[in-house]
Amino acid sequence: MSLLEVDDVVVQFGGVTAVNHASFTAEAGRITGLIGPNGAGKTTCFNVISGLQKPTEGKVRFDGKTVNSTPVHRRSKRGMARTFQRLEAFGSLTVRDNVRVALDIHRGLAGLVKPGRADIDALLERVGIAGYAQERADSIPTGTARLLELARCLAGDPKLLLLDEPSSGLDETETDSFGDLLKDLAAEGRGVLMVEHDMDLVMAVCDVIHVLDFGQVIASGLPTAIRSDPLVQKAYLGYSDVEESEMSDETRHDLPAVDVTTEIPVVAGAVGTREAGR
Ligand SMILES: Nc1ncnc2c1ncn2[C@@H]1O[C@H](COP(=O)(O)OP(=O)(O)OP(=O)(O)O)[C@@H](O)[C@H]1O
Repeated sequence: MSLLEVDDVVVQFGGVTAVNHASFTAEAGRITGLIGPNGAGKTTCFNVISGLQKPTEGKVRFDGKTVNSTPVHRRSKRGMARTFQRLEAFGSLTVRDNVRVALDIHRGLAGLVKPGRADIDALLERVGIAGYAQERADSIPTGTARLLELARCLAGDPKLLLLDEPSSGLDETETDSFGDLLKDLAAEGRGVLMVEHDMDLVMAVCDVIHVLDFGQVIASGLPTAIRSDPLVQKAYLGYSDVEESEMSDETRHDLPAVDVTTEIPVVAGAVGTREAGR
């Protein structure tokens, strides 16, 4: 049984089908990537999984139970934690106090004692932002704020982490450390489901990747298989390797401005470069 099962989910907004019979899973102890071009339906899937969006059809199962009618806070209590593309920390509080509040909330729910300094420090150190502890959350760099979001999620000791573009704003070295942290979190048995535009990171850390396009899962598999999947190349670049050689210069001109000479088109694709993600 998978930790998370998204089963034949459809989401319609009026005439727009944002998610179109999508089915995919995320396993405990694994890092799962959910990728796709802009507007493919990734955030809508996250909203359905976390309970912010009711699916028009289909089911979400988490930890063995269908959670379609489980409200957001109860999903959180059961072990689901989410970061957002838009940053959610309390701007006027320090980084330390933001983590303190998150620990308070989770421990309050569990009926346990107030967090001590050591608990807060441990979380700050874990995500690598201890040096910012006394800064106001609205004054720290975006990448650091994303790590603060992660620390706040970890305060609840979640079984499943839903991370929406977690590396945006991180430089290359920070992204590498972040990848190591994700691997450690998975090694502890947590499931990680990540929407991420940095394909280098996705390919380096994900155990499995699901690719969405126009709300449908067009491919699922290991990073190596996803890289070379013609459907995926087509979704990202507008054509696959095979078709590229057959295209006229005129047609090429209409394609996104990406480096098509590289060996791995998906990695170098329109949503794929580190620079594009920052
Ligand atoms: N509340 C809404 N009302 C109407 N249409 C919506 C709504 N939310 C999303 N959509 C549409 O649903 C589709 C999927 O959007 P979604 O934000 O889930 O895609 P995404 O893959 O997360 O995109 P991005 O990578 O740009 O964040 C898009 O066509 C979007 O315009």
